[in-house]
Amino acid sequence: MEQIHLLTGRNHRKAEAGQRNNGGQEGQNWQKDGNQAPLLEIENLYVGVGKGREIRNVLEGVTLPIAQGEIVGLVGESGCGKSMASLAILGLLPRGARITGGSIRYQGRELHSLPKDEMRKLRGKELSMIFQDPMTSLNPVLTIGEQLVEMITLHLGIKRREALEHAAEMLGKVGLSRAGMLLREYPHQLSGGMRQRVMIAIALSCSPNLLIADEPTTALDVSIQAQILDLMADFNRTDNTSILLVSHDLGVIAERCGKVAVMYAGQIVEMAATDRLFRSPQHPYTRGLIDSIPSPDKKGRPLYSIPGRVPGIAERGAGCHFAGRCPYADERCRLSAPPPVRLDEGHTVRCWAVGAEAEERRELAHA
Ligand SMILES: Nc1ncnc2c1ncn2[C@@H]1O[C@H](COP(=O)(O)OP(=O)(O)OP(=O)(O)O)[C@@H](O)[C@H]1O
Repeated sequence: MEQIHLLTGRNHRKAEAGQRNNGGQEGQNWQKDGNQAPLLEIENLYVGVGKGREIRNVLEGVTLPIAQGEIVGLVGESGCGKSMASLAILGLLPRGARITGGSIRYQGRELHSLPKDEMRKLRGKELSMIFQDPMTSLNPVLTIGEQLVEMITLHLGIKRREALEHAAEMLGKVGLSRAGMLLREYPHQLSGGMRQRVMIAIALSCSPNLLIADEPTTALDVSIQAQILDLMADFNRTDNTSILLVSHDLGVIAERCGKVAVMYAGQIVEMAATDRLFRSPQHPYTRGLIDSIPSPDKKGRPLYSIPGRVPGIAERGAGCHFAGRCPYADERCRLSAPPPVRLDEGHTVRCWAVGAEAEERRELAHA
């Protein structure tokens, strides 16, 4: 858990980083009573698709706080809603999907109701995102230099010549040598790993407060994956950049994040500090994901996989969405949805079998 160790020394750099990123102005708004309020607070967020009575929830009551300088992992199988949550933060939900409830506050400001041009100013400058496949987000007909310079001049308001210097510096920072030549090249001339580095350079060129990395290394081979994750961790350390690391791979999340939110069928079913989540996972889905992580001691044995699949949005019933795959599910689980229960500081779980009430029921049954 090296990352947790890295996180501990970070808060004292917050004020300095806040000044650098916000000119020290806005940073004051979100520090309440001297305590650090989360940089981003997603609260009871609902996202729906469809119209009228046909509207279906893709996200159901997602609550996720992210502090300045924190690396938070968002993990879950494909179709759980991780990308929808990421896109909702940036106001980039696909056509047909919209926020139907809850809030997303950034430095105390409600993002959902922010005028479009205000949101556009924040995106790229203070809130940035990198995607799984850089080819879909890099413009194939513009050189790397043009794409970096466009971002830098737009948000930092500096002249082209200065922006070019900054662009070259950013390429150096993400480990790309011969920056002068690279600036004149097109995305297709680079390898997958280089393109992802360029994406990171673009995303971090304006020193954002929050970087959302949606499966940033899934398309890359293992050695390049580690380099890209190291690179993001470096920025987290040096610039105090908060990171929301989205992945289906709990192994990657375990190594890199201080806190983990486990997502299942549109809900956060468990959230805790990484060491606590791994030491004491409470939700049967979290336990299933942990059991599915390959490790040397499991060598030679078939790797566990949770039976069944994530229900589609039209297949979710009124009860716990995991009930159909859960070995412990009973009638109650199938009929009514468990609310999030706070077990301890920062540890929440949505499961009828967990918490004080469940404990009481068990005691009564054994009495
Ligand atoms: N444009 C859309 N319109 C309607 N439903 C959608 C749309 N995009 C995604 N969905 C549905 O929303 C749910 C969540 O999808 P999402 O892509 O957020 O999951 P994910 O956890 O990010 O999966 P992956 O890891 O495969 O990217 C899925 O049931 C999916 O079918």
